[in-house]
Amino acid sequence: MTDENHSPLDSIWESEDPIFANKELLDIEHIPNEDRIIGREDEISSLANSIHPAIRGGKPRNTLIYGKTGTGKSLVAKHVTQSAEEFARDRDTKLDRAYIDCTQATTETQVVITLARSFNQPETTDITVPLSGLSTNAYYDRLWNILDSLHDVVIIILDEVDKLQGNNVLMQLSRAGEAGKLETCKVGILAISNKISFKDSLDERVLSSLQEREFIFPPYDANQLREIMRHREDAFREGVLSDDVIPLAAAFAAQEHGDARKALDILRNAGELAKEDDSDAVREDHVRNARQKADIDRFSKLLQDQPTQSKAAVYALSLLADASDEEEFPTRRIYEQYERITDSLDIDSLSQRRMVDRLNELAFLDILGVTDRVGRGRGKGITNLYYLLEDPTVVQTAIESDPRFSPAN
Ligand SMILES: Nc1ncnc2c1ncn2[C@@H]1O[C@H](COP(=O)(O)OP(=O)(O)OP(=O)(O)O)[C@@H](O)[C@H]1O
Repeated sequence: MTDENHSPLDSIWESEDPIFANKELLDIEHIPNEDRIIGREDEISSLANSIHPAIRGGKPRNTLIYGKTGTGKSLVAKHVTQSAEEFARDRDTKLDRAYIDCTQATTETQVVITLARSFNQPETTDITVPLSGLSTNAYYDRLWNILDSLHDVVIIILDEVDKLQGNNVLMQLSRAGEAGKLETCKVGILAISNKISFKDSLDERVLSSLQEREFIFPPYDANQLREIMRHREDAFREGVLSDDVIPLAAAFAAQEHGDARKALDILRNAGELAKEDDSDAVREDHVRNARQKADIDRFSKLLQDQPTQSKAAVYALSLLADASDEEEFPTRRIYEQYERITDSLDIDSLSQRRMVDRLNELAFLDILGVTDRVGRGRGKGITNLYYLLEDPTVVQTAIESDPRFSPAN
């Protein structure tokens, strides 16, 4: 072979990743197999018992699952339903399942379309489900027809169910059998939420149909977080993880509230930082920097679709939090700071009322926190107090990545 056959890129193509051997094991979407799921034996068997009748075509019990972020709710729900589907297949039960992320499909129609398309096999049913153009009722009719013609039983996972607009879709799905919409197919719902207060927003009839079983997933402790990470250690090349990396990442994630997603994010980011440094090992300082990077990434993602006005309101709150020992601030003080920001950015200011609407939307999306309304002295009416859920530096770095807010402006 002559030199002409060599490209300068060859050395890049030939090189191997010095840090990761199987990086996908640390991807958030990755569903680990059973031996990598740690500390959720009780939750797995409780949920399995709850949907057990489905294996023989009976109606699974509708189940509500609560717990803070990263406590394995989605993972356990996906794992148990996948296992049920496989077991049922061997017993000739036509069991199918669908997973809906209610932050993506928030309206009743979007949910029904997604379900109908997910359960349909158009070549068998001859039913089409267009992405738009039909009334919500027409979509429901197609969904019921699809279910009765193809499946004995279906399990629907509604993740982040508190983000759904209105109760109607929950009502329809949880009572489809009783209401005579379905002739043969049985439907079970697994509704997942981070908010226990979600129940307060439900119509009593919907709540009683949905809540046939209810589980709360507790946070992980540092030992469990360590084990979860140890069971993904093979994401890295042998010997590149220094001994203190996993314990430190576990300690950071345990400080939050025992969030496994946070732990795995920190571990993945620490590996990426080590790679960027051309380091041959992942060390403690990579973990420390990764922690902040993971917080900023998460927060930037939450903010990415927010309008500038809403970002200005969060920014105002972060400047207040940075400059004082207090944590919670009334709307009046946030508004004063907000006006200073909109002035300096040369953008229109919303009225205080409209800004408060934005703050409340942000609180609903868990971008910031709001305390219950409190009386502020006699005759002063009541006001909300808002607080950050993240460190002010994290909030500011995330917002300043939007060029409009960068300090140079
Ligand atoms: N017990 C566990 N064993 C192994 N990995 C876990 C465990 N619990 C969670 N994880 C991992 O942590 C990440 C977050 O888990 P999951 O999405 O199930 O959390 P969640 O409780 O549904 O959080 P959210 O409410 O934010 O959706 C996933 O990558 C998952 O694989």
